[in-house]
Amino acid sequence: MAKSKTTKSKSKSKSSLFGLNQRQKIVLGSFFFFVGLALFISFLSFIWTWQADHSTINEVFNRDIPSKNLLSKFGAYLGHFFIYKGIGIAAFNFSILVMMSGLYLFLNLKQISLAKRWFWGLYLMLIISIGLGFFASSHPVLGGMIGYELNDIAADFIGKTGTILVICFLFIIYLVVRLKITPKHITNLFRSKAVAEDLQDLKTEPEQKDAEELKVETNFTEKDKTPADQANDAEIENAFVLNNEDKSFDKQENNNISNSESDEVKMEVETTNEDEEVDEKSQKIVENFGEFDPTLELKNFKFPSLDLLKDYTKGTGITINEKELEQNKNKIVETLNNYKIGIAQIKATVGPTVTLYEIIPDAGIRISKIKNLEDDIALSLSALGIRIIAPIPGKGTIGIEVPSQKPSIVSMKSVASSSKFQNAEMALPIAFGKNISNETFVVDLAKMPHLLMAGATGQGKSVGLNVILTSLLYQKHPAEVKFVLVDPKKVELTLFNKIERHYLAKLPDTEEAIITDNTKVINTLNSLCIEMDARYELLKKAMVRNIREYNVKFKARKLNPENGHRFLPYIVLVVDEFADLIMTAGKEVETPIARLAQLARAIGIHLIIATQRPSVNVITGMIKANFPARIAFRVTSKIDSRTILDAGGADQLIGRGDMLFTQGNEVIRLQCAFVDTPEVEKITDFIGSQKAYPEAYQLPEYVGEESKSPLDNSIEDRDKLFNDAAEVIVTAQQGSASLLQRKLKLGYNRAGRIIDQLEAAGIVGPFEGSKARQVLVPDMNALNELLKNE
Ligand SMILES: Nc1ncnc2c1ncn2[C@@H]1O[C@H](COP(=O)(O)OP(=O)(O)OP(=O)(O)O)[C@@H](O)[C@H]1O
Repeated sequence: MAKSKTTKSKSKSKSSLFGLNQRQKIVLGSFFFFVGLALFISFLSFIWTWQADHSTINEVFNRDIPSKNLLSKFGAYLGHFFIYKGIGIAAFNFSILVMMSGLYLFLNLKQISLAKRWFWGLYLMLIISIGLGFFASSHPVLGGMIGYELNDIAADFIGKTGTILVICFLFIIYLVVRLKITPKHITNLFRSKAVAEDLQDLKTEPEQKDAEELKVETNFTEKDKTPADQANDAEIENAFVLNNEDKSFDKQENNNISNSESDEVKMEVETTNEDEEVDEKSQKIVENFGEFDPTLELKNFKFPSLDLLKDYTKGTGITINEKELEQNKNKIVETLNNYKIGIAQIKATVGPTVTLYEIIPDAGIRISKIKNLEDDIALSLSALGIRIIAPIPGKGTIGIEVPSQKPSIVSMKSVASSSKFQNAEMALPIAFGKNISNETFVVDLAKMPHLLMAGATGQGKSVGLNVILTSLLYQKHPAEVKFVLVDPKKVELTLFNKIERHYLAKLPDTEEAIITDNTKVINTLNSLCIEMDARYELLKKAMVRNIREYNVKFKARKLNPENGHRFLPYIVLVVDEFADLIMTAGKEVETPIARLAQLARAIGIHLIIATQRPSVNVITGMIKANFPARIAFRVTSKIDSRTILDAGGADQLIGRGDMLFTQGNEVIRLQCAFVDTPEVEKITDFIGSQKAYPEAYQLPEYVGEESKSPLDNSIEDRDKLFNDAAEVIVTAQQGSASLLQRKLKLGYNRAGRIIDQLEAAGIVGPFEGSKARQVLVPDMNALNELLKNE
């Protein structure tokens, strides 16, 4: 399986033909190129020599009979086969296609566009062959035998007229679909030509006439002129002016006409041209360079192999304890009988930690009656964690889940190696664990689109978070997903520090990517909101509805990076202890989280929030409403279960990764996969040891709330480093708090305060969201002047 993963990672990074490596491609490419060239030369030579070689063509192996073809017998035979017996001179196209295939392989270009070229190349060959077979049937070399025969057959069935119609139709298909030539193109072409000619005429006409009139004028001199002449002159002059005006009017009119004509036309031409140009441009770039590959910067990145994970089941899988099954069955039947509930049928499904007994009660028994016996059945089975599902949705049976005496661990290895996970075509696939029927349960985080996770301490939350992160590490390249990790407990997620420059995102100028400080969480959440707004803006510009469409368009090189477009990785925000955050920061955290949860699904930001205390003041209505997907590990009370799932049941779980998952409607019982810290460490070590990006993914800068507080303009209260800070800002002409943090080695809050004071002093402009503030003082002289005059 490990192998399959590595091959998968390889195939992800390369679009390889039958798995050929670069060298093999060059050799094969050269081979095809020369074969194509040989064919071309043979065909060319065949045109002149075929008559001479024709009578001896069957004597290929007779060395005494020479051949006139440049490639001798071989060439003559190929020419005979492809041109005479085949498709006529259209065979040249074949040799060109073979050469081109060689070049594609040699230069390692995308094979998809090659396939397209072949398709249309063969299509064109067919049309040419049939066309020439029809119009030049007396020259067999032109249309070839195939062209001739096809025409013959066509003539028999649809007659000559029908054949012409078919040829024309096939030709039009080629023009429209392949060459994208439409009648509109042609009329536009003629019109623009006509307009150009008109303009040219207009340009040359007045020049010629002016010259003629000048000639006339020079024949008269002022002296010779009588008053009548002068009057005449004036007339002539007027006429001349008028003439000129006329002409200029004409010209204007002509221009107007041509303009209005071309306006109409141009508008159409321009829009169609522009669109097609962009399309054609992007198509050309894609043809030449292939699609944009976001993984290119880390193209040698290797996904971790599954060997890094431990196999807790040691290949044995779950063991079925027949005795236990029988005992439980008897107890269930007995207990129900005690309450006069007869059972028509009973069936057991053995899961990794829980066995599901499905019963069909006798006719006329009320379901609620069984449901009410939950505690009694639990008592009689003397087992924790009995859950009764009455009825099982979509099945018409009643389920009683009974924990096994010897639960088996579901290893991360077993779920990660399952074909369900390996072949998952999901944006953010997560292999959570196994369901009651022992099937691997894989879901797409992108579809959830946010996840709320709760469970009392020690019931498997942290393991669950690790399972989610590990799943993504096994499936997604660092270019495709970034994590923002919030870990107030400071210990749970530290291991992921090693992959900071691969997979983590952080605020600019912060040291640690994993956020352990609650005040920084607020900035990060707000920064994510800014990122969200920026991404929405990009989506709007690209005229797409979600990140998937956006990235597809970007990969197809239809979005220009010069216009701010970039490949957008998914961002997964993980908050390990949400209760702690809400307690300390309250609304400041709740508002951006709710905003992200409401809006971020389309732009690829997904939240995972875990808490030990699923009480209503932590999981507020606003949070709950925006987190349809929820996971409950074992909780201590029914109320907690209701808070998290809107249903009971989580209080009856057995712990150690036993969990309930809901995505809005059905509640599914799952055994969470188990991944231990050493395993996660191995994976992060493996990834961390590989080439990384120069830095972690940068989130947009967010300047804290304090910048919005009333400006403090008193000079005495200014920071000691106020003047130094002003100097730094004015010299760099960049009003950012992070610049001060770096240059003056200040903490975030102090730098923010100084920026406020600089704003109050009129040195920098007001807060502008993600952008740096404007610096209002142009140079040091102006600054000194300003400070002196204060
Ligand atoms: N899926 C699982 N399969 C088997 N055992 C598990 C599983 N998940 C957790 N456990 C066991 O439960 C213990 C506690 O798990 P975990 O640390 O995830 O709990 P937690 O809910 O995060 O606790 P806390 O909130 O105190 O950090 C683990 O050390 C492990 O022994």
